[in-house]
Amino acid sequence: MTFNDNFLRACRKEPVDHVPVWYMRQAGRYQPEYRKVREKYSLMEICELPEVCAEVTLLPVRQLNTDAAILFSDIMIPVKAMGIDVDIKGGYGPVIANPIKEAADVQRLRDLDPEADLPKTMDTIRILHRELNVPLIGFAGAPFTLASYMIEGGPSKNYYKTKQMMYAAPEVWNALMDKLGDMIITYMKAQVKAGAQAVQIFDSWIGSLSPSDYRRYVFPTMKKIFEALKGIGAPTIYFGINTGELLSVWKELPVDVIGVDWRVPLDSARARVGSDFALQGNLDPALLLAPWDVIERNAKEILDMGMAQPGYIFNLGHGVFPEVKGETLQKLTEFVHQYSSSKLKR
Ligand SMILES: Cc1c2[nH]c(c1CCC(=O)O)Cc1[nH]c(c(CCC(=O)O)c1C)Cc1[nH]c(c(CCC(=O)O)c1C)Cc1[nH]c(c(C)c1CCC(=O)O)C2
Repeated sequence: MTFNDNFLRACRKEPVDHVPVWYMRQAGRYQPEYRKVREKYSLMEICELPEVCAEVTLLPVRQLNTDAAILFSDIMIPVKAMGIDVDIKGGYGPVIANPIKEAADVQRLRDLDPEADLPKTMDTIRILHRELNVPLIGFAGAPFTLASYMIEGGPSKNYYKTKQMMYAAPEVWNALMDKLGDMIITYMKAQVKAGAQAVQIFDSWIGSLSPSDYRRYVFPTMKKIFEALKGIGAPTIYFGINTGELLSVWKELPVDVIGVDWRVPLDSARARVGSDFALQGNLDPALLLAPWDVIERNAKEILDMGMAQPGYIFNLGHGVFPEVKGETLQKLTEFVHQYSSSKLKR
């Protein structure tokens, strides 16, 4: 089978045959096959079994005909390897037994050696590189989002403890950002070396910061990360939720693709970041539970805006819910492919 590189071409703002599409959380509980695997293994156990992990990664690509695969893993897996005691509770999120409180906790964090610490993840990537006829997206959590779990001890509404460290102990915060930044650079380079062809940095909870706090406490680390990843030969994607006001700062980052949530129309996002970046997004995941005509109307509107310039990847504004039907995603993928290819031919 020929290799479908539409996703990589869109990341580089090159011409495409159709708008490429993939879905955040395309592998997950909405799939009966995934639930079946989960009856036998926990999420962490799946990540330790390369054959099973590769199969779970491949399943949505085959079922939905997406233009990219995303490695099945979790943002907390490398954090565990750094010495943080993490468990991941489905439907809730990561739970940490030994949250970070002070400088000594940060100093204790180990540097990540991906091949030695996460050999099963690397093996999974090597299997997928052989099996896939679409690009594999590797990923990591971004420093702020990872730090929020490591400091709060689990999911949070207000990030009080995280911000407390930022404001009251900036030297501890900066040391944590440095450690996480270095981990992410090392991990992304290793994933690309093993066969990942693009990398996405998930900063899901970054929208809780004001632009000025983002600039002061997070931006330097993000800049360092994307500068270090510039030459690795794989496009980089930066995604977060509630980032409308942060886009004016993000536009200074040397990243290739900006992931947009559903609150910011793609034409506004373009106006805010300029035309240097490819864009990815941004159907409200809640729409996947709406009647088909409503989904189609919204998808069309998004496609018309996205396709106004080269460099556009269709996705959701956040991950697929467990309540969504696989057939809906299948139909949506087909619609995006057909609508965009007919528009491109004209
Ligand atoms: C914040 C975050 C986490 N993990 C991740 C993020 C960033 C993206 C986002 O904002 O969604 C990233 C992630 N987590 C998972 C993937 C790979 C799967 C894929 O995208 O197809 C990816 C890319 C598996 C997972 N990670 C998790 C599941 C679901 C639960 C399970 O199978 O037990 C999956 C498939 C658990 C998890 N892990 C996390 C949470 C908050 C949860 C609970 C939410 C839920 O249950 O839906 C932390």
